Formats: sequence, structure tokens, C-alpha cells
Amino acid sequence: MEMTSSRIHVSLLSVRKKRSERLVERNVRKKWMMLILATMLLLTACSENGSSGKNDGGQTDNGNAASTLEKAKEQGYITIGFAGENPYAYKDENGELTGEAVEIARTILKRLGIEEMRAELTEFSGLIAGLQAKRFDIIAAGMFINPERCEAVLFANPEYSIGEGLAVKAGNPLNLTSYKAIAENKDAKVAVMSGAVEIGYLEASGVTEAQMVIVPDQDAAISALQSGRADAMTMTGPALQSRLDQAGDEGLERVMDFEQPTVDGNSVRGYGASAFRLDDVSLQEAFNTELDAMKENGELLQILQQFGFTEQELPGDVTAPQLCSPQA
Ligand SMILES: CC1=N[C@H](C(=O)O)[C@@H](O)CN1
Repeated sequence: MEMTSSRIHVSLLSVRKKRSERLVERNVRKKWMMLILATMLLLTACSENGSSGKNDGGQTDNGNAASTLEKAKEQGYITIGFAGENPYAYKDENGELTGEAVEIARTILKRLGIEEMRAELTEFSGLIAGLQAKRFDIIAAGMFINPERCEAVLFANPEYSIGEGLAVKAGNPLNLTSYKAIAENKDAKVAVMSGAVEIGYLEASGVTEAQMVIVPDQDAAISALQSGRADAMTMTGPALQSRLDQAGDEGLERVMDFEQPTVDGNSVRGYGASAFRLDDVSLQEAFNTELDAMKENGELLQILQQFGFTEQELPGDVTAPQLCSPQA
């Protein structure tokens, strides 16, 4: 009897042991399943956050917690990058930030619920890098839209359109009336701002690197002309006129019969716009909606006119996607 009871006890023990082993196995399996599931979820989240955010049409802001637009609304301000170039974006004699790009952006941002605009002065050639590095959230400098820049930033639609200008010493001693004329006189030197589209236009016209005096900003361009380091300076027509007016130097003059440059047989008329980071699609779309309304109701022209632009300089129906396309 005793024998039987001890056998029963042993067999009960072994049944319990097996049951507890099965329980442990089941728990281990469950933990593995949960681990695999968590890894899969983590990988999916990482791949979504890691997407480039590049605007390839219809894509929204990437999976970051809050978009730049939402953050700006929440904090009540947004920072713009500008290059101190009259009449696009500059500080006036009272130290107030203004210019066509600034006032258009200010009006639109207010309508988007962003009351305050802060500003970061940056050399023109550093604007795109500054935007990408998040030193500011918008470039408001009247920057021209072109396919190369569209690879790096997301442009709003253009707010104005303009041609180029050339200034020389009074009397135009070297008879420089076009970029081609500069190219043909290898002794002639032209001052041009670093990072500006004019460098490409000059190259396309045959002007060599040695003929270009590359300067960091437009003040340095006029200084180069005044000091004789350059025989000419080039920049957009309105920027050129504003520099000449400000300098009031009788020793300089604007070339009135300047022949606008062409690249590949096409006129290089520039279209200026605000620009955002590539993944700030919601900000760009909201900005464009307000800009369209301002084109329609005449407000855009009113702002442009305050800075010397006329109806001729309105951008018409030209859009950023058209100007970003290499065939444009
Ligand atoms: C308003 C402006 N446009 C040209 C550009 O976008 O490169 C340059 O002339 C710099 N300033």
C-alpha cells in the first residue's frame, strides 16, 4: 500500500513538472512573439520617419511629430532667412525689416495665424544651407526659382518676375552693354554676388571665372566698382537701381541700353519666390493658397508697388513646378 502511494506521489510530481515545463515553454514562445512583433513595428516606424520628405507631388509632410506650420502657429512666430538686399528683404534706415518678399510673407503668415516674424541675416550664398540646417524656416529673399535650387528647397509660386541690370563707370569707357560684350573684352572684370544666378548667366555668355569679382553681398559689388577692382557690376534691375540710388555716386551709371542675357537661346527673366524645406509641404501649400488670393484681389501688386515694381513685374500664371522643370 505504501509502495503504491509513493509511486502515485512520484507520478504526480512528474505530471506537475511536465505541466510547469510546458507553461515555461509557452511563456517563452509568447515573449518571442511579442519581441518579433515589437521589432516589426519599430522597423516600420523607422522607415516612415526616415523617408526623405522630398516633395514628389502630393506627398505630405513626413512623419515628424509636428509640422513647421503647426509648430509656428503654436509658438506664435516663425523665423525667416534674408540676405539684406533692397528691395527684396532688408532693414530700412530705422532698422525695420522690410522688402517685397518680407511684406508678402508677413501678410500671408498673419493670415495663417502666425503673428510674429523673426529674421536671420545670412549671406545670399548661405540661405539654402541655413534653411536646411533649420537656422530659419523660410527663405524670404526674392530668390529666383530654378531647377537646381528646386532639388534643395521647396519653392512657393513666384511673387514677381524681373530682368538683370548692369552698372559701369560714368561714360561706360569699355562700352559694356551686355554680358557678351564683357566676354569679348578679356580685360573687363564684373562684380557679382556669390551664390547668385548671374554667375551662371555670365558663364553661359562666355565670361571667364578670372573676369568675375565674386563678392559676398551687393554692398561689396558696388564697392568693387567704385574702387576700380571691377569695371562693371551686375545684379537684378531693382537691386542695381537701389544700390546706385543709395550711393548717389556721379562716377557710376546704369547701362540703359543693356541687352538682357539669354541662355540656350531663351531669355533668363527671373521669377522670385519664398522657399521652404523640402518636407514642409503643408506650409508651402497654405502659403500658396494665400498668395493666389493676393494675386486675385490686387494685394500682391499693391505690395510690389511699394518697392518700385510695376504691373509688368507681376508673375502672371507661371508656377513653381513649371520653373522647377529643367525644360522651363
Ligand atoms: C533676388 C535675387 N535674385 C538672384 C538669385 O536668385 O540668384 C540674385 O540676383 C540674388 N538676388
